[in-house]
Amino acid sequence: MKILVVDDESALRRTIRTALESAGHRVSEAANQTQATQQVELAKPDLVLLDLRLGRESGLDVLDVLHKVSPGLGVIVITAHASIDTAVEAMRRGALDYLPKPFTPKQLTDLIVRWGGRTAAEGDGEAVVLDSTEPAMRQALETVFTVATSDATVLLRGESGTGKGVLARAVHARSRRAAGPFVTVHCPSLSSELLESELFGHSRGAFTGAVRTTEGKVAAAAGGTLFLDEVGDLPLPLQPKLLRLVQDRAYERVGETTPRTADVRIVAATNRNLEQEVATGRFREDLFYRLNVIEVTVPPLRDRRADLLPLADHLLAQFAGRAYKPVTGFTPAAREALLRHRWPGNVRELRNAIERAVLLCRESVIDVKDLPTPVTTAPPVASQVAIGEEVPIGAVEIEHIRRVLAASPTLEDAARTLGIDPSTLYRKRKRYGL
Ligand SMILES: Nc1ncnc2c1ncn2[C@@H]1O[C@H](COP(=O)(O)OP(=O)(O)OP(=O)(O)O)[C@@H](O)[C@H]1O
Repeated sequence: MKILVVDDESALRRTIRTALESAGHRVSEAANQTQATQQVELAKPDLVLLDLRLGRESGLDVLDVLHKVSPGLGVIVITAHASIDTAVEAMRRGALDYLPKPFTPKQLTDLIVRWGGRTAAEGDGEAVVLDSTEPAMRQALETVFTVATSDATVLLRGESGTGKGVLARAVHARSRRAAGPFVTVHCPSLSSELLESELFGHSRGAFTGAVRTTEGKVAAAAGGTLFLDEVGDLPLPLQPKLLRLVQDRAYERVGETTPRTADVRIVAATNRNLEQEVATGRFREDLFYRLNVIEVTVPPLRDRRADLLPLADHLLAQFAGRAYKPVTGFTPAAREALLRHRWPGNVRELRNAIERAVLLCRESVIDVKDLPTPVTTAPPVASQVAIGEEVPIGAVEIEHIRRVLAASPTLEDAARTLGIDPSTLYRKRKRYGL
C-alpha cells in the first residue's frame, strides 16, 4: 500500500518508514499540515498515519483538512499513551482507528494489514481488535494470519460470541480472494430443503413456489469466500452434498442434474463439540475431517482476561465516536466489574454492554451504574473451581454445568453436551440454583 506518515518528529517518521517498508509498503512523509495536504494530493496514499501531536498544529485539525481534500481517506491516528479521549474525538471525526504510543513495529503493521482489506472485507466498517496478549488467543490469530493466504479450508471453533465471524472475515481479508465476495450461510435452518436451495440455488419449478431460477450462495461467493456459520447444525440430509462441495468443489442446483463447479474458499464455524456430534451420529465423520483441515479454537472471553480492558477501551472509543458522545473511559469500579464478570455471551455481550453504557452514561466516564445488572452482580471469580485441585467432586459438577449452560443456546443443547437427560439437567439446575 501507499502510506503517508504525518509526524513532526523526523526520528519517529524514520522508524515508522523502516517498519512499513520492510513489510512491503511504499511510504511518503510529511512534517506538518501543508506538506500533508500536498502529499495527499500528489501521492494519493491509500492510508495516512497521523500523529495527533504535531508541534504547534493540532492533529485533529489536520485530520479535518485531509478529509476535505480527500473525502473518505483512511486515516489512522497515533495517540499519546493511553489517552483514549483524543482517540474518541479522532474517531468521531472520521478516523478509522487509533494506535496508542508506544507501539511495536508489529502492532503497526498488523493494524495496517487489518485496515488494508477494509474495502473488501471488514465491509460493515466495524473496527475489530485482532491483537491479543493471551497465549491461546495469540495462537488462534497467528494461525488465522498464516493460513489466510492459502486456499485451505478453515474450521473456527469456539463459544457463541467469541468472534468466529470476525476471524472468518479476517481470513478472507488477508487472502488472495480479498477483492471477491464474502458470503455467509447460516446453517441452522427451518428445513433442509430451504437451506439446500439457499446454498446451491434452484431451477424454476424445482418445487412449489420456485417461480424463478436462483443461483444460490455458493455461486454468489465465486472468486471469494463462503462462510458456513454454525456448520454443526447442518441437517444430516444435506451433509453429503456439502461434503461433495468441500471435497470436489462440485454441486448441483435443486431441480437440475448438471454438475457445476464452485470457485470458493470455505471457512466454517461451530460452537458445537463436533467430535461428540460425530460419535452420536449427528454429523458425518468424513465431512468433519474435510472441514477440519486447519482448526482454530477461539477461547472464551473469560479465559482472555488480559484482553478484556483493552477490548473494552476499543469498543468504548468506537461507540462514543459513533454516538457523538465525549465518553472517554471507565471508573475504577466499572473496570473491576468488567473484569469480574464471566461474560457467558463473550465479546458480543461485552460489545452490547458497552454500547448501552455509552448511551446511558451522563458523565465523561462510564460507571458501574451504566453497566447491565448481570455484569455488576457477578460473583467473585474466586468461586471458580480448578479441576484437579482439592475440591469436592460436587463443586466440579456445579461449575461444569454452569459453564455448559452458559455456552449452550438451549437447555436441550446443554443436556446433549452433558450427556444427560434434559429432565435431569432441569432438576440439577434447580437444585444448584443455576
Ligand atoms: N476482536 C474483536 N474486536 C471487536 N469486536 C469483536 C471482536 N470479536 C468479536 N467482536 C464482536 O462481537 C460480536 C460477536 O462476534 P462474532 O459474530 O464474530 O462471534 P461468533 O463467535 O461468530 O458468534 P456466533 O457463534 O454466535 O455466531 C460481533 O459484534 C463482533 O463484532
